Amino acid sequence: MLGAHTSAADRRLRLREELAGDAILRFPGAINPLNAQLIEQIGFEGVYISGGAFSAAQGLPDIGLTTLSEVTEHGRTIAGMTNLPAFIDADTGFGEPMNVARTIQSLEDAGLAACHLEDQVNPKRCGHLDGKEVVATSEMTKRITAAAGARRDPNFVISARTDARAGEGLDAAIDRAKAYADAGADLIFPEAMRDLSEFETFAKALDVPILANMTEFGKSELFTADQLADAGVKMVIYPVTTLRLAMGAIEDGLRTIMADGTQSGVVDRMQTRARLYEVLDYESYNAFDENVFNFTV
Ligand SMILES: C[C@](O)(C(=O)O)[C@H](CC(=O)O)C(=O)O
Ligand SMILES: [Mg+2]
Repeated sequence: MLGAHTSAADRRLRLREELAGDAILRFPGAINPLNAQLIEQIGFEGVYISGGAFSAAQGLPDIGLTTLSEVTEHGRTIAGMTNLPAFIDADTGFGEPMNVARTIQSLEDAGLAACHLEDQVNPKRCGHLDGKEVVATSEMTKRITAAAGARRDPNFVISARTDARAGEGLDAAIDRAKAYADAGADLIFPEAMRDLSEFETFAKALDVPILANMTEFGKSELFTADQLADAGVKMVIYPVTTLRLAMGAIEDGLRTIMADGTQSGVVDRMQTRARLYEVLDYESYNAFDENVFNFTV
């Protein structure tokens, strides 16, 4: 109850240990703290906090319009309500290398365990769209060096994302990733790989672990966690999956009310009140005050 019972430092240590282990780590996107609690209860290794899902939830496209303060506060509310490590999307780092340093400290203070920084220019766009542009390798290594030097907790994981596959090809993307790892990145996020063999080639070429982005309606096929693990991938994110599931269901429900004049036709697809209270661990709040949970649902 009342959120995480582990410290942020413990969650970061746990992520470091798991990254060094054998199993692939599965991080579904959490759109809010309740969602993170469900991800934890179902048994995943961590939660991902998507920039695309966060901007969409604000009614905005994913083009770098959200600010460091907004993203930090969003990350804080989620990271504070789960015992899992929370991995946040820091886009291009919110400015120049010095801003990137401040970004890392801000995210660390908010209890996050990891973040990724990408090598796109501003304004950035979703990594699975055409027409992306990247900054020079030297510009991105400055972002990574600044990030790595700014953290106070050495266990905070810095992931470098390269969006270069689309415009420069696989080999160039691998060269960039190597330079980013040399600059201090702990994990590499090769964006928009075309097939499994590209993940495999990437993983083999690098000494640091790699991450796979299994976003829907993008450039990558949706591989299973086992397929990715066999290709040498260490972590998989399902960044916008929960938002898309929820929005699909919300739209159907709203159209049902509009058509039928009632939501009764979709009630059996809803999370029940009892299930919600179970996820929230409502009952345990009774330990503090027995009048809090003295009813049945
Ligand atoms: C991972 C990602 O950066 C995100 O913001 O979740 C997006 C996901 C998406 O738009 O599908 C991305 O650029 O891949
Ligand atoms: Mg993003």
